[in-house]
Formats: sequence, structure tokens, C-alpha cells
Amino acid sequence: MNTPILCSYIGGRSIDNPALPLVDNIEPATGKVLCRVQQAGDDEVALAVAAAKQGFAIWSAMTGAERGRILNRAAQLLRERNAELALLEVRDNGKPIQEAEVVDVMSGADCVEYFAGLAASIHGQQFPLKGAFAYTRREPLGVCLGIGAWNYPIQIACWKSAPALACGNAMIYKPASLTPMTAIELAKIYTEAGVPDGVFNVILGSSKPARQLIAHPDVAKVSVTGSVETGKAIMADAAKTLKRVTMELGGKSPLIIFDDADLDQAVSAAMLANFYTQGEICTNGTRVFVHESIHDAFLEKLVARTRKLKIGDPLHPDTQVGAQISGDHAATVLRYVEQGIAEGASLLAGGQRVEVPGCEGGHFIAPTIFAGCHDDMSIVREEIFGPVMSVLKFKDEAEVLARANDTRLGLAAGVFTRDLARGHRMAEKLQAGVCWINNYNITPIEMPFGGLKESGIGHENSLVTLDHYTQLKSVYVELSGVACPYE
Ligand SMILES: NC(=O)c1ccc[n+]([C@@H]2O[C@H](COP(=O)([O-])OP(=O)(O)OC[C@H]3O[C@@H](n4cnc5c(N)ncnc54)[C@H](O)[C@@H]3O)[C@@H](O)[C@H]2O)c1
Ligand SMILES: C[N+](C)(C)CC=O
Repeated sequence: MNTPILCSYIGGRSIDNPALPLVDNIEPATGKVLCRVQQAGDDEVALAVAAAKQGFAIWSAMTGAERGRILNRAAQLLRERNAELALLEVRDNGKPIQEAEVVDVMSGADCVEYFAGLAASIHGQQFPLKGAFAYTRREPLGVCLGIGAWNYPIQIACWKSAPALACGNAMIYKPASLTPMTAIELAKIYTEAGVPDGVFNVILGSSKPARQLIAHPDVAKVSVTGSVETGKAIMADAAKTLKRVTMELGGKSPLIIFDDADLDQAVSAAMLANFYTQGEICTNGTRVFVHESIHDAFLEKLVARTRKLKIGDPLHPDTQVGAQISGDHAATVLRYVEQGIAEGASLLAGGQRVEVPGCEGGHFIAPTIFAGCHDDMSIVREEIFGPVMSVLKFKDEAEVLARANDTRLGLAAGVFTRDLARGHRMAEKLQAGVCWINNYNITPIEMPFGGLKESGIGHENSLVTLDHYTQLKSVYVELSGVACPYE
């Protein structure tokens, strides 16, 4: 059978350019080629900008209510196609189907639906003045660029495109080169729902077309989800044309378990915060601080439950831990495991490759727990983005707070305690963009999501995102003539 070719989607259709170089898109679980991806070149970049400008002219002239109606249809199509899209996401990304079927597509649909509902309510304000009044117009920015990471491909594409489109912008989206497939499906769904051609375009390739678009004078804004290093490079490039930026970047987040916590719940949260999507989640609570009085009991339960996790073919409904995104990434994760051992941490679970029958070409790593960790170990300081948890002991609140905040990153944090006053006190002092009390990694669409410090700039989800995709214009209206001191 011929391997399918994936092409960029511009102006409401796939743009097949046989002259473009092709790159194999590998299925993480098997190592087999899923499709071959045409790498967008100068022509596709120029075409995408031209199409987006045309789409923007039509889309921004529509009312918010009209846009909302169309976006609602797109949300409905996402929900109706959950099963097929989840399957595609699993084949492209390697995460377990039991996760993709409940989280990935549905959280994308939640977002499209949420911003569809807001589209008709985006407006300015009126300011009564003496003999005059003023009002503001909340206007779209124009052509926005979205750049995605590979761990939640369709969710990230929706989290960027839905608010952008609801506000009347057009978007050119560049998915991660390792997971290009569901962004193309999202583009087709937008077209089917009635989004005008050119309003949502997908450019495929490495960082090259993204960099060309960042430099392009007709692109107004860049929203990226990726690593801190990528965020810094993009910000430097965007500064040359003073583009607005939203940055959703990496983390090394603390999860703090106090001595009064419900131990079983805390263990569940620690597992979810480290092993969901085989550990490839930006917000993961990879520094698990446990009060010394419950440390041993916590570890005993944690290790016993972690050893029971089912590692396997991501397409099997029982699988709980899927394949790492690539061989290179798995090698990086395993290097961190070696470093952890070399630096003196105690390996209590996992830490090794797992062979999965039928998925011999995949890269599976057993969920890994290190205890006896210290704050200066590389496994405790650096983002690993794999299933590797570091457990650290603490004595009191002030000490754990200082240690939790001792990082240049500030994406997320979690606190487990039955003392709600302490929970809120910690949330106030933790330097993290999202703090969970007695849960972890919950990202409802109503709640702003974004990092502090080097973990990001700006937010996704919630009302606040409307500010990131609109600009405010002030209009002053004189009602009583020009007061002029000149003759
Ligand atoms: N905060 C969040 O919401 C969030 C969510 C998911 C992932 N992440 C982070 O993403 C990272 C893992 O994802 P990744 O490996 O895909 O990240 P990455 O930084 O390597 O790539 C992200 C995207 O940026 C593009 N890119 C890379 N360099 C670029 C440049 N100089 N100019 C323009 N585009 C460029 C890539 O092609 C890709 O599409 C982790 O650090 C993780 O924490 C953050
Ligand atoms: C947004 N979230 C947490 C689901 C994906 C981050 O990697």
C-alpha cells in the first residue's frame, strides 16, 4: 500500500506540491511510517499569509453571533468524531487510547464551544465624560500564528485557534513536526462547519516556516506552546517586528503532600501528575515533596500502585502507559535516569525500557520513581518530560515553600492537605501560574491556564484569553465644541 502524503492546508484546501521535500511521520508505538509530510517552503508560507489576509477580511466583517454559530458547529463535529480523531491522535502521539478518548479531542471541543459562546459578547466599553463621551472598540489583531507542541496536538490546536477565531482573527497554525495529523483534521472540520477559506490554515514542517512567519510583517501575533528555549528564541525573533506573544512553556512543578493529607488521594494525584500521557505533560508535578512523618507510608503505597500500571500498546483499551514520542526522546529520558542513579537517588520503580509484544519498534519506559532526592540533583532541577518522579522529604511549611519556589520555572504546583487555610496560604505564596489544592492537572476551560517566571507569558482558556487576541481602540466623541485658547 502507498504511504499517504500529508500536505499543508491553506485557503480551505490541501495544497499538494510534489516538489517539496518529504519527511516520514513515525508512529511512536511501532516505529512504522504513518504518512510522509510535505515540508512547507517559501511558496506555502506566502500563500498562507495571503489566504489568511483574505479570510480575515471576510471573517472579521461577520458579527460575533455569526462566528459563534459556525464555531459551535465545529465543536459539535469534534464531539461526533471523537472516536476517529482520538484513534488518529494515539497513532500519531503514542498516548493510551483510554486517555485520548476522554481528554484530548473533548477538551479541544470544550474550548471551541466555550469561545463560540463568547463570540457575540466581545465588545468595548462606553465612558461618559463632561460634554463628551468616549468608547472603546475591541478589535481583532489580524493574522495570528499558532505554534504547537507534540504532547496534546489537537487540544493545543483548539486552545489557540478557538479564541483567535472567536475574536475575528485568522490563524496560521504550525503543529509540532512529530504530530502533524490532527491539526489537518481540525482544519477540515472548521471548513466543513462553515469557517470561510483562509481563516484557519495549517503549515507543516520544522521550525523553518514558523520562523519565516514570525518575521513576516503581516503576522500580528505569535502564540507558542513549547520548551523554554524555544519560547526565548521566538520572543527574540518576534521582537524584531514587535509582535504580541503568548508563551506556554515548560515546567518543573512541585506537588506538596502535607502530613494531614488523604494518603490514597495524594498517591493517586502523584501518579496522575507524573505518568499520565507517559509523563509527557508540561504541568507535571515531578518534584513530589512529602512530609517526613508520612514519607515512608506514602512511598510504600506509591510504589505498589505504580508497579501495577499497564504499559502496552496504546491502542489497547487497558493500556495506561503508552510509547514515548520518539527514540531520541526515550534516550534523553533514560539518560536522566542514569544521571539520577549516578547522583545518588534511590531507584524504587521503573527506570528501564519495556518491550511490548506487537510494538517492537516503539520506545516504552516503565514509570519511574526516585526517592532520597536532593534539590540540587539534575532530575530534580531539569524538565525531563517523561515518566520520572522525584520524591523529596520535608519538615515544615516555610522550608517546603522556599524549596518549591527555588526554580526559574513557575508553571504549576499542587498541595495536598485537609487544612484549607494552609492550602490557600500555600497557593498565595507558591510561584506558579496554576495551583491545585487536593487535585492535580485539572484544566477546566473556565480557568485561566498559563505559567509564571520562565514558564510563560499570558494565558489560554477562560475570559482573559480574549484580551490576548484583541486590541483595544479608544474613540473620543466631542459633544460641546472645541475649547480653544487661540484667537
Ligand atoms: N505550558 C504549556 O501549556 C505546554 C504544553 C505542552 C508542552 N509544553 C512544553 O513543550 C515542550 C515539549 O514540546 P516540544 O518538544 O514540541 O517543544 P519544542 O520547543 O521543541 O517545539 C515546540 C514547537 O515550536 C517549534 N519551534 C521550535 N523552535 C522554533 C523557533 N526557533 N521558531 C519557531 N518555532 C520553533 C517546533 O517546530 C514546534 O512546533 C516541553 O518543554 C513542554 O513543557 C508546554
Ligand atoms: C494543558 N495540558 C496540561 C493538558 C498539557 C500540557 O502539557
